[in-house]
Amino acid sequence: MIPGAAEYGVDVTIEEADVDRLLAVGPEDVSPAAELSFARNVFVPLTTACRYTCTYCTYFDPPGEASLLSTAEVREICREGADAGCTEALFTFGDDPDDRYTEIHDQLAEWGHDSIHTYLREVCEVALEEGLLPHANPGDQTEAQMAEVADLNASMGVMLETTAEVGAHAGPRKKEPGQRLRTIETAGELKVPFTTGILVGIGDSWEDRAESLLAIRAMHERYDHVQEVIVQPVVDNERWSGGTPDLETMRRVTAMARHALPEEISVQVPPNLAPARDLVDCGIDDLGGVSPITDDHINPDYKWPALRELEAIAEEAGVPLCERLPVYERFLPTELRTEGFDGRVAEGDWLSEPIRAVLAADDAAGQRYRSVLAGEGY
Ligand SMILES: O=c1nc2n(C[C@H](O)[C@H](O)[C@H](O)CO)c3cc(O)ccc3cc-2c(=O)[nH]1
Ligand SMILES: C[C@H]1O[C@@H](n2cnc3c(N)ncnc32)[C@H](O)[C@@H]1O
Ligand code: MET
Ligand code: SF4
Repeated sequence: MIPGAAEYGVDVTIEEADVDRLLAVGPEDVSPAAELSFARNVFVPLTTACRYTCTYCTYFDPPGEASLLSTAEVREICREGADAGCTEALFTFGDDPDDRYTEIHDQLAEWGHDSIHTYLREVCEVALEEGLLPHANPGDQTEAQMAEVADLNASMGVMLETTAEVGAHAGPRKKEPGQRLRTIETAGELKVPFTTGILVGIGDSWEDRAESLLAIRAMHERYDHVQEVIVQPVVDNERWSGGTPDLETMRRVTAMARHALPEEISVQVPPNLAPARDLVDCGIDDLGGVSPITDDHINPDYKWPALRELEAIAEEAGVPLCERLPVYERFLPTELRTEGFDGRVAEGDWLSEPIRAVLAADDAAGQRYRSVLAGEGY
């Protein structure tokens, strides 16, 4: 039983036999992808306040020291990003700051907000005005919180991390697998194209990795909403000295992800944290969001590779490198999908009116989105 699943009303049972089968999978059991994709983004660290204290994370600041970006600051980051050809505003920030963060709540109140989610809605509007498609990862969300912002996001995400209870998530307020899975399920119910993933090396066993991937697959089978799964190695920083998974571990777990997940889900590794060039033959087909402008604020010591390094990885693998949008093509309405698209289309309406409108608009941003879709991205 996955910890917290019953408490959060998540009904997933992972069969031991499925776990055992997946444990037998290695790089020799998967085929390399036919192309490698990436998105151009700016990273917008809306607040460094966080209700949790994951022991591997240097991102959060303690109460009394946390910061909150103003709409003017968000606009500036987005404008620079749009000027540099980005298509995505990645809003990734501390998980729903609790009441200990009086400085954050006071500032939000002054700006007319009683939660980070209503404020997120306002800054998503700013991003759209500046010509970027929002992809928000605010951590765990209730249905009401996600519904507050869903129609202004092209896609959203949260890392499952792992289905196991691990020491790295200890403490009085902690990430719980059941609540993460509940968030992933809520995205399915609300028809939000979704990114999730596993964090490897935080005390997770091989069985836990297999179970985590199978739990993501189970959610996707129910809602068809998962667009990509990130296989992310934990990396050392000022708060975490537990080490990073070795190459053999990354190769095996990446192959397990590729094998466990249906073809329409991309398998992504972040090229600043993982040895991407040695994982192409294990089935990765995406290099995630990379930024020509901003740091990876979660792991600021790990610099984004330049575009030419991504090109070198693709060239070495003998596959084309393609720019993509933060929402994958199978979720787009027919009129926006490219003629040659041969993947499995996700049935139903996945994009709100505001997002469809910016994708179809005749302004510079709309033209840029459509040129990325047409494969003329770069
Ligand atoms: O720059 C980063 N981007 C992260 N991304 C963004 C990702 O690279 C792109 O935004 C997506 O591929 C959408 O285009 C995440 C997105 C999620 O929804 C969930 C988790 C992550 C994790 C990271 C991350 O640690 N660093
Ligand atoms: C946005 C995502 O960043 C990841 N994250 C947080 N800290 C680290 C670290 N030290 N190494 C790698 N990934 C990390 C978590 O998986 C979170 O969900
Ligand atoms: N705090 C959120 C989470 O861990 C967002 C990513 S970490 C900054 O899910
Ligand atoms: S990983 Fe996210 S939830 Fe965990 S402490 Fe960092 S900001 Fe908070």
